[in-house]
Amino acid sequence: MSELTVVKIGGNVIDDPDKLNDFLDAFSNLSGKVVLVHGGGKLASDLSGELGVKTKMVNGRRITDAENLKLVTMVYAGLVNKNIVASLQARGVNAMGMCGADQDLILAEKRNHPTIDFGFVGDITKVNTLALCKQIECNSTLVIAPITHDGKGQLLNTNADTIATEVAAALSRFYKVKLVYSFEKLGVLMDADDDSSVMPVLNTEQCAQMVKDGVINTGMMPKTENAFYALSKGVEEVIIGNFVSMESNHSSGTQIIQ
Ligand SMILES: Nc1ncnc2c1ncn2[C@@H]1O[C@H](COP(=O)(O)OP(=O)(O)O)[C@@H](O)[C@H]1O
Ligand SMILES: CC(=O)N[C@@H](CCC(=O)OP(=O)(O)O)C(=O)O
Repeated sequence: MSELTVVKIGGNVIDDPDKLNDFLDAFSNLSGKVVLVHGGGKLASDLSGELGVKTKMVNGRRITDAENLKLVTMVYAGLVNKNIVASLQARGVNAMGMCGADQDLILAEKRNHPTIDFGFVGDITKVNTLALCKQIECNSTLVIAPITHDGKGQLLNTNADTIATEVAAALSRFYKVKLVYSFEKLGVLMDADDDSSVMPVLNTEQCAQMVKDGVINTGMMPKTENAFYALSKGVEEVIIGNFVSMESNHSSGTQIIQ
């Protein structure tokens, strides 16, 4: 099996031009097959504020009414995705930007929660592995935005960590996949106030205890959940860390183990 790296970048990096440039420099130097999944939640929230569109997050997920759906589609599948693609082209990387509706890449169903109406939030039901592999084997660097569809014409908003997880899991049938959730810190911290307290490895028991103690909270909760799920689905290696520091050998991030 050949090796493939899936990298996910989130809103805090996307929203900072210097951090994004550093990330894209490091990403474009990667050799071998690569897929990039991006979020953009921070930019969407900032724009919502400017436009007077109300935003509410529950369990790390955006309550996505019709107005929010229009906005996140424009931000994720438009502005952010196309900017990243253009920036990669400028670095000599033949990038191809897609969302889940393109080539029926990622099917999802509208979340049906017993007590919370999440609106147009999509839970992934199927990843079109064949379409992904075709693009990868044509040497395109896929850049995937966190917008999915239900196959009946409805676009849906899906968490970008979840997209990266499901894409990495699906590709694990055909490649030895390394999945990196890249964010602004160097890894999972033992002490939120001490950026140097990076855990070299994290297992399920440690994670459960840290969640119980409140040391792992907010955005790190869905990220660690996704990371363990990815391992259970056959992803070879899962890292939560800072991709730029990892590539410049300053850090190895937090390796997720069972
Ligand atoms: N133990 C922890 N270690 C590191 N970060 C943590 C921890 N607990 C909570 N966090 C928070 O999780 C955030 C990362 O999640 P999120 O904001 O969703 O990132 P992104 O949008 O980049 O995916 C960090 O910015 C940090 O504030
Ligand atoms: C359903 C849901 O919550 N979708 C996310 C998708 C973007 C995302 O995940 O962005 P980050 O990776 O930058 O957080 C949202 O709208 O915030």
